[in-house]
Order: sequence, then C-alpha cells, then structure tokens
Amino acid sequence: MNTSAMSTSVASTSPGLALDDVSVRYGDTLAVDGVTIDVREGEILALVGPSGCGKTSVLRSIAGMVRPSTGRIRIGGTDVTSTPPARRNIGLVPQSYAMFPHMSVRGNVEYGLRARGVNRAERTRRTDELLELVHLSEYAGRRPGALSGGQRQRVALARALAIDPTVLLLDEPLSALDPQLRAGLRRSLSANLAQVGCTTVIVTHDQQEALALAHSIAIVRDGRVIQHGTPDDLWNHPVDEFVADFLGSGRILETLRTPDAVEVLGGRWRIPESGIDVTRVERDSPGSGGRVLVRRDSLRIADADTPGSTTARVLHAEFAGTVTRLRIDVHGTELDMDHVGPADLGPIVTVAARDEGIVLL
Ligand SMILES: Nc1ncnc2c1ncn2[C@@H]1O[C@H](COP(=O)(O)OP(=O)(O)OP(=O)(O)O)[C@@H](O)[C@H]1O
Repeated sequence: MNTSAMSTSVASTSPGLALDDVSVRYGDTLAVDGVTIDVREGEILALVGPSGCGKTSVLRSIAGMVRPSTGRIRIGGTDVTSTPPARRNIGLVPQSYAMFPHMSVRGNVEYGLRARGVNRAERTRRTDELLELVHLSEYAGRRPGALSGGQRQRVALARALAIDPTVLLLDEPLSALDPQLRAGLRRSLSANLAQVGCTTVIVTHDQQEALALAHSIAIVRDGRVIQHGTPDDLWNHPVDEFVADFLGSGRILETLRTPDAVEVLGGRWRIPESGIDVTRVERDSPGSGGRVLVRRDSLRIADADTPGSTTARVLHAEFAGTVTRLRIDVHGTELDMDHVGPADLGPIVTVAARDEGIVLL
C-alpha cells in the first residue's frame, strides 16, 4: 500500500471541494442522501461502494450534470451549486473515456483548449506537455481506435487535464482494462496524479484502487457516507463490518475483556494480550475495546500446545505464490488468513494470534 499518492501528504489546508448535505433524487429514487465531504486543495478522494450506492451521482452533481435536490457544492470556496457545468472548470474522465474516434490523440487532448479559444501555439505547447506526462508523445498522430485500453485511459487523463482543471473527476478510471494491465496503470495514474497535484475525486468499486490511489476514502452505502478517513484509518479502524468486509481488511468480532486476555467467539477462544494491538483504541470513546478486527495477517499456524491458540477447520486453501490464502472455520465463524508455507496443512489446524496481530477497536 506504499504508493506515491499515499506517501505524498497534502500540505494544503485550503478548501478544494466541499459538499454540504448534498442529496440527488431521480423521481422517486433518492440516489444520494445528505452527503457532506470536504476535500482539501490537492487532495485525492476516492468514493467507494457497491454498485448502485450513488457514487456516480455524487460525481455528476460535482460536475454539474445533475442538480442536487438539496445541499450546496463549493469549489475553491466558491458556491457552484447553480453554476453550469462548462463554467465549473472541471476535468472529467468518464468511465468509457468517450474519445472522439475521428480525431487524433493530439486532437482529442487539445479539444478543450480549442473550445476555449486558446491560440494555436499555446495549444501545441500544452498538448505536447501533457502527452509527455502520460508518455504518449509518439502516439500523437494516432486515432483512438488504434490504441490499447491503457493508452486510451492515458489520453482521456491528458484530455481532462488540458484545461488545467480546478477539480479532476475520474469515473472508474481502470475498470475498462484487463486485470493484468490494471496494476501497471494504477502505478502510472498514481504518479501522474501526484505530479499534477489537482484536487481529485475518483469513483471506484475496487477497494484496492482506492487504497492505492487516494489520500482519503469515503465509503458510500445507500447514498450515504458510512465512513470517511485516510486509507490507514479505514483499513485499521473500520466503523463496522460492512466497511471491514468491503475493504477486505478483515472480520470484526465482538469481545469480552478479562484482565489479561480478550475472549472472542462467545468465550470459546481466549486470546492473550500479547496477540492484541491496543494502540488504535480511542480510549475515551464509549464502547471501545468491545470489538476486535481479525485481518488476513492477524493469525499464524501454531503448534497444538501453543498458549492462547485454538483449533480451526480448513475450508479452503489457495496457493497464491508467496502465501497460501486460507479460509478457516473457527468455532462456527469463518475467517481468512494468509499462511506462509505449503498449502497441504490437513483438515484441522491450530491457529494463534501473531504478536499484536489482532486490532482492538
Ligand atoms: N438517470 C437516472 N434515473 C433514474 N435513476 C437513476 C439514474 N441514474 C442513477 N439512478 C439510480 O440511482 C442510484 C444510484 O446510481 P449511481 O449510478 O449513482 O450508483 P453507482 O454507485 O455509481 O453505481 P455503479 O457502481 O453501478 O455505477 C441507483 O439506484 C440507480 O438505479
């Protein structure tokens, strides 16, 4: 998860984009239900959630393609709720990339500048600069139909950046690409976004994309923001099972605390304190310490007589190169864990918490 976007902190405290209690309605459907989010200037926000949760509708309201039924939208501190799309200075990369097929790569990239009446010399300078940024200078004369999916994605990004947007919006930027291409494109997109430093909103249903690209993530469900925080916050401190499950960070278990251990699974597994990471507990918050997060990397296969261990049934073992991904049944609860070592473990294993491997919430 150590990507350029994450390692580049956002120094600015200036307002980039603010949504204040925004709702979007299509007839009887309430697609967005009172969303309030602040994005600082230069920050990359990922809107993540399952299909139909309202992500694209939030993006469309920012772009001005749909009018919120309630709430205000501010860009750089200015209220743009009633401003027409063309006057919001927004760069949009739509899901389909929406290239003009009859125009060359250069023609597509400089389209927005031409529409704004920018003179030819300046258009050429800016287009050259952007084609270089996305490593496509040598493809300037090609038509989009003669490009790979990844190259088209980069043209779409260059085109959106051409007008020097105040806010950049990316709708599922990598979803049209083959899985093998995505990791590479994610790295180049991350590098491009870090270099440009534009306030950015990325809509995605891919949690890996969000964790890798964004400075902050808003998890959306049923039109509402369930949790908004840094990737690290959300990964290590999900507010509920939905967030933990959606990000794939782990499983939340209710606990009973005793002086020197944490009991889970109705008291059937007593985990010694050495296995619990208590550093993230908000001590003053009522109810903290009542749940733990068991992640893929929280557990290890142990010897049968290991103190604080328990037995588990192996439901599924999948070799994944450096680790074997296990789905285990621990006293009736299914957990995922990564095991470094061979997959042929047999049907019953003993598992124990790694040192501070289980996070107390
Ligand atoms: N133009 C429209 N007219 C009526 N309902 C719409 C319209 N656009 C979206 N909706 C509905 O609004 C809800 C939110 O849709 P939206 O496209 O914002 O979700 P999403 O999270 O982006 O979904 P996906 O990930 O599948 O693209 C859905 O129930 C959808 O059916």
